[in-house]
Amino acid sequence: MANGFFNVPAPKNEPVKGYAPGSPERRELQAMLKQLKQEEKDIPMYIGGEQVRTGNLQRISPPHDHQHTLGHFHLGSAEHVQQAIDAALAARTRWAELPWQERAAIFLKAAELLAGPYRARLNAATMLGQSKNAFQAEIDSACELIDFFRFNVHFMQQIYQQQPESAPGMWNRLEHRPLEGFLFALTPFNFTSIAGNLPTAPAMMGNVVVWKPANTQVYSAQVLMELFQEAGVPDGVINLVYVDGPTAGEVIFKHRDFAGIHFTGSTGVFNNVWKTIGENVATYRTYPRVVGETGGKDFIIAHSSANAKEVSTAISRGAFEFQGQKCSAASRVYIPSNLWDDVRGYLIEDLKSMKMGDVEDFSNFINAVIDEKSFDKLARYIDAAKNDDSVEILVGGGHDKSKGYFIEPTILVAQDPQYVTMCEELFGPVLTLHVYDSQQFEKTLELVDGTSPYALTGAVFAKDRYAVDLATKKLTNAAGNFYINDKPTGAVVGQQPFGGARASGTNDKAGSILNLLRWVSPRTIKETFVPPVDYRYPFLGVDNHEDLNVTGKGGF
Ligand SMILES: NC(=O)c1ccc[n+]([C@@H]2O[C@H](COP(=O)([O-])OP(=O)(O)OC[C@H]3O[C@@H](n4cnc5c(N)ncnc54)[C@H](O)[C@@H]3O)[C@@H](O)[C@H]2O)c1
Ligand SMILES: N[C@@H](CCC=O)C(=O)O
Repeated sequence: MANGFFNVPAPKNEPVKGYAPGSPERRELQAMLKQLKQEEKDIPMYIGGEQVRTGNLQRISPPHDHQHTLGHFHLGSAEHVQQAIDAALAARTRWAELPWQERAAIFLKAAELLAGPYRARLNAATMLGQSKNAFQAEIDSACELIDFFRFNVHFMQQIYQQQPESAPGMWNRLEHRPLEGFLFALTPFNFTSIAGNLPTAPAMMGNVVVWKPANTQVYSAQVLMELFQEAGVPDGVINLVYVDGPTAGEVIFKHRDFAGIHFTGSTGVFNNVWKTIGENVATYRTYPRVVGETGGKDFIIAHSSANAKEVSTAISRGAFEFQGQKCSAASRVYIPSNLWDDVRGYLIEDLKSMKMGDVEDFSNFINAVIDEKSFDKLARYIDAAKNDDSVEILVGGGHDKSKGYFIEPTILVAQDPQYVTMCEELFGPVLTLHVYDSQQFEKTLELVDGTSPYALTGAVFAKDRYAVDLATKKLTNAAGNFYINDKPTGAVVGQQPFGGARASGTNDKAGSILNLLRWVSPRTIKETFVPPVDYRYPFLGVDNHEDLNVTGKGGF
């Protein structure tokens, strides 16, 4: 029996630990890195709570040291996707009927486990498996995911609390049902927190999920799965499979009970997913919810009144943290001619001081890019720029994959503001910069708005408030997350709800109430206490209203 209106604890953002030399968190993380490097993990899929091994082993190695083996995962097939759907559907009724406060408790517990005993493990797995430095792992896999759990539980309560008005004689209620079927969480390599949030946000709202991570994130995905299990997510509610994308899509998007997808990844993949869902729409029991946060070509534009040092620091951090592999990373920059000499000098100084290498050396700011495919793509763009007279390589340009997939942080200066790397998402530590005539700020804003199909993040730097206002208006649709005098990365759950429009996605703002609303299907319940017993309106000519016996107030 659970009679009461419960309030979940007020959410607060998890403080970011510093990992200073000699600090306890640094010692714990270093010990964990050492331990994980000595182990060779055997990583199963998780279907209906069972560990599933196929023997089709795929090697996992750190991107910064590709000869080292961290472990192997068991690759599945279409049959495992089908089993995962079956397990999800078998778990559905019991999970959907569990009182919401029990679901909330599970994810609040997950937050506490991650803030405590799981923190070093998940951070270390993210550092080794995805080549993130300690600070980047901390803000992603620990803090952001803890925030997702705590804030989403709070938003869940707000959703359930929203109730309609009731006129006299009746009671109107809104019930937020889970979707009818199963959800598919298709997650990217670059943020462990996103991999954790995409299956748990719908699960929290009472849905059951089949989760397929990127192969390059499986190492930390397994730690997430263990965390979910320890927090009390029941068997079958979240099922983790490792299959290639098209194999998963072939089974999932043809299934009658497919009720929605929670996707983050590239625009190309999402476009395909959307098209396939459209082709199969008549198959489904209910119109599926399609939520996808996708690519970006994020900008920084400085006005002639901006502070050159603030601009260059935002570029150094906004473009190169985690090797530029954030969907939010600045990758095209517009500098006014009057600031160029200063910005240029500061950028060269910053980039030359960035140390690159292994994640175990905490003084390295830059680590490796995720895999050989990404390395080769980035190297191709850099080499093409080297051979193009209209482009100057201001700094960087080196690449080496002998030990790990290392690309030097690189700045290209393009005369042509439509040069290919000003328009396409490269997803690596390569920034392209264009110097514009400082008198042409407004015209350059139009260029910023029209150059790329994406609209994820962007920043303006200016001291002049008229310039800030003009940029904010002119760039209304150019970014879902717009920053004034700040870098365009590092959105915090509960503070800057995250997501973009145009080719950057459906803008359902991860870590906000808007996202959770996508995972429920409301049912309105109207109850009339004393129903009417005569169909006639008063004006139908009956003289004595008493005769009508119009006591019911059931409305129209
Ligand atoms: N907007 C955001 O919030 C956000 C956040 C993080 C990353 N991203 C974007 O994600 C991309 C980087 O991540 P990624 O390289 O893992 O993305 P990706 O699109 O290559 O992969 C995403 C997921 O889709 C799967 N997949 C790939 N091809 C598929 C197919 N044909 N059918 C079905 N599934 C398929 C992958 O295995 C992976 O699980 C970048 O474009 C980045 O901008 C966006
Ligand atoms: N939310 C993160 C980016 C996630 C995409 O990769 C940020 O704001 O930097």
